[in-house]
Amino acid sequence: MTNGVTQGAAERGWFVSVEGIDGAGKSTHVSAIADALRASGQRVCVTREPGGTPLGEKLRALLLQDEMEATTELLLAFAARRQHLAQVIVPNLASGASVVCDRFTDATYAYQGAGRGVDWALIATLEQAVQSGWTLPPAPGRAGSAAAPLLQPDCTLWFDVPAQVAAERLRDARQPDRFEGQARAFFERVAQGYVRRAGEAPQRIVRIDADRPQSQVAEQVRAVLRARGIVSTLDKA
Ligand SMILES: Nc1ncnc2c1ncn2[C@@H]1O[C@H](COP(=O)(O)OP(=O)(O)O)[C@@H](O)[C@H]1O
Ligand SMILES: Cc1cn([C@H]2C[C@H](O)[C@@H](COP(=O)(O)OP(=O)(O)O)O2)c(=O)[nH]c1=O
Repeated sequence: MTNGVTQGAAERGWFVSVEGIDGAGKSTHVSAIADALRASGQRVCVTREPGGTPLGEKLRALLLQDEMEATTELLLAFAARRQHLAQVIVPNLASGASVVCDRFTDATYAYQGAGRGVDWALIATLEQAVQSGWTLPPAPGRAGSAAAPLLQPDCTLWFDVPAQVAAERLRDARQPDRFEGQARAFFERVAQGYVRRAGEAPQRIVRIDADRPQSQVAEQVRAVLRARGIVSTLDKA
């Protein structure tokens, strides 16, 4: 199936995702990432998974609250993702806006794959089906390159922190949801899932040492965005 995306710019916007175990500090930095892109002249859509659309937010509530079998969890995450791509991510990218997404498919590999034990190959099959079918203009600076068959973030900032540190951060921060209430061993598996994903996609996934004070984490993030050409080196943001 092809959903031709015709509206919009000669170049699409940047697609940046942010990943890591619960408590790694992702959400703390998402708005600063968006501000940095805006400061370099981009229109920015900030969104999240699971969620990002009215249907996706309903699926998010089910995922975070209702007990369910691991493959059901996987299918709901991908159902929300398909709707999110169709309704929000693809139209924004196609119109030239950049998208900053708090979690994307690496979270599915880490949580449902490594955390719950769902077959990695099944996740890859669903990823192929759900993240294809659109023809987008090339990413910024990549004019003339062939359209990627699989729609993926251009850059994934992986906030890497030991599970124990993340648990300490979350202890007083908020009421735990169904994932945040899992035992430490679950998050150690999830963290290993991210290590595996980073090894599988080393060009795309950039490790941020998130076991640092917030200002140092923010500086690492800015350095990656500049090095990748996602924000201008002239910006202080
Ligand atoms: N670098 C950091 N050092 C110490 N605490 C942090 C740091 N980054 C975030 N926090 C705190 O940790 C908690 C979880 O952060 P949050 O951004 O919500 O994590 P996530 O979105 O990855 O689950 C919050 O209370 C936040 O203020
Ligand atoms: C995107 C995604 C998230 N999740 C989980 C990870 C998180 O525990 C949870 C919600 O993500 P998150 O947005 O990090 O929640 P919060 O705002 O409370 O920090 O959903 C999956 O299990 N699979 C997925 O595919």
